[in-house]
Amino acid sequence: TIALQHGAHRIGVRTDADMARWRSLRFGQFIHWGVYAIPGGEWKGKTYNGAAEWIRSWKELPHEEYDNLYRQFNPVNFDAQQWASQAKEMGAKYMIITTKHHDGFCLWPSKYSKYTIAASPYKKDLLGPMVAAYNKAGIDVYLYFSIIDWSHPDYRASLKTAADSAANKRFQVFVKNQLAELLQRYPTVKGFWFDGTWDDSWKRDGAFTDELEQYLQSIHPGLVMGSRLRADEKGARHFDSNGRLMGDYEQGWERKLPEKIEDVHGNDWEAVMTVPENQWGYNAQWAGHIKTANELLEMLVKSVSLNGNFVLNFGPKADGTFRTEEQQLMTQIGQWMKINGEAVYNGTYAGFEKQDWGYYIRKAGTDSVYMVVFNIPVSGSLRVKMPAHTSLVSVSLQQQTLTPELIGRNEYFIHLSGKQSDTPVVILLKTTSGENKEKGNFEKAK
Ligand SMILES: Cc1ccc([C@@H]2N[C@@H](C)[C@@H](O)[C@H]2O)cc1
Repeated sequence: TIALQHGAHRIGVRTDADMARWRSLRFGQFIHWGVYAIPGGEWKGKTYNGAAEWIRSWKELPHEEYDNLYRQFNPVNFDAQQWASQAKEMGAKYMIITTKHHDGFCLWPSKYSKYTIAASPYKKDLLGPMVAAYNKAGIDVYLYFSIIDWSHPDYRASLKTAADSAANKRFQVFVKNQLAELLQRYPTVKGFWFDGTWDDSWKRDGAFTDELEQYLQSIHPGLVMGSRLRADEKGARHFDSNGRLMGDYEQGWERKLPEKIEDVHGNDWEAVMTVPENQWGYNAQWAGHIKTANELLEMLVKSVSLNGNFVLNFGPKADGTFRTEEQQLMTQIGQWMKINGEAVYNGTYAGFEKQDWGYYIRKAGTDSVYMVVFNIPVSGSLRVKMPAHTSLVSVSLQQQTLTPELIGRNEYFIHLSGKQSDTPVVILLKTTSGENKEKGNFEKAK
C-alpha cells in the first residue's frame, strides 16, 4: 500500500450509533429547490435540454439574468408542515435538502453571502421551518451543500496563477464558515451531502478536505458524510489511492444502482434517484421516461437487498408546491410502504442466492428474511434455496401461513397459485441456523 496522510482513516464500516441509525433508515427523500425552479428548464420559449438546476450554464440564459432571478423568488405557498407530512406518508425516514446548489443561492440567510433568501421578496429562512417540521414528523434531515459556487468571486475551477491560489484560499475559508454556520443554525441535522467536488481546485488539496471533514466532526460529533467530500493527497476521490473508501459511505451511486453484492465491496452506500431520466430541480415539462411507483419501489428494495440506502428526488416549484405527478408518487409509494415497510426499514443483505422473482432482505440481526416478489413466474412457483446451515422454519404472506414444497436438499418451491398482484408481494421466511434437524411440517408435503 501507498503511505497516505489524507486517505481513508478507517478500514471497514463505521460502527457507532449515528451510523447505525443512518443504516436503519434505508429510504430517503431528496429535495432540489432553488431559483432554478423559476425558469423550470425553459427560457423565453426555448427548452433547455440539460438538467433544470444547470440552466445557468446554458448560453441562451445570460448569467446576469439568471443571477437576478432571486428578485422573483417568493414561495408564498411553501408549507413545511405539508412537505413533512407528505414525506412521512411516503415512508421516507430521512430528507436531504439543497441548502445551496452550484449557483450559490442560499436557502438560509447566511451571514457570509449576500446571495441568499434574505435578499429575496420572501426574506425568511426556509431551512429552519423545514428541519423543524421534518424532525417533528420523525424524519432526520441531512444538508446537501455544493462546494462549487458559481456566484462567489473567489470560486476557481482550476488554479493557474498565484492570484487564483489566493482566491482559492479565501474560498476554502468561506466554505468552512458556511458549513459551521449551518451546523450552528440547525443543530439537529444528522449530516452533510456534499456535491460539486470534482474540480481540480478542490481535489488537488486533499489535506484541506481531510481537515475540513475532521473539523466538522469535531464541532458536531457523529455527523454522517459520504465519500464525495474528500480527495487524498494524490487527488483520488471516493476511494483513496489504496482503494479504501473515504467518508462514511459510498456516495457515487447517482441515478444508478449496483447489480450484485460484490459491487459494494462491503461498504455502506446510498443511491440517489430522479423520477424523470435526469432532472433534479423543477422542470416544467418532464420529457423522456418517467419512472412509475413500482419501478421506484423495485429500486428501493434492490438497494436495501444489497445493503444500501435509496433516496428519491423531488423538485418543488418556485411557489413551494409539488407537481401533481410527484404528489401522486408519494401517495402510491406510501400505500405500499404502509403495509410492507417492515421489509425495508432495518433491511440488510440476506445472504441468499438471488432468484429471478425478486429480492431477499434480512431484518438486521434477525432470522427474519423477506422475499419481495416483483416477477411472479408463470408457474406460480417461487424457488428458494436455503443457504448452507440455514433451515426454514415458517413461511407467511400477510400473516397467512404458506406451506412450501421441498423440491431438493434445502430447496423449496413456494406456490403462489393463481395469485396476481399489481404491486410487489412480500413473503416472510422465518429461518434458523443449522441443518433441518426437526422435520418441519412441510417436509411431508410431497
Ligand atoms: C455532471 C453532473 C454534475 C452535477 C450533478 C448534480 N448532482 C445531483 C445530485 C444534482 O444536484 C445534480 O445537479 C449531476 C451531474
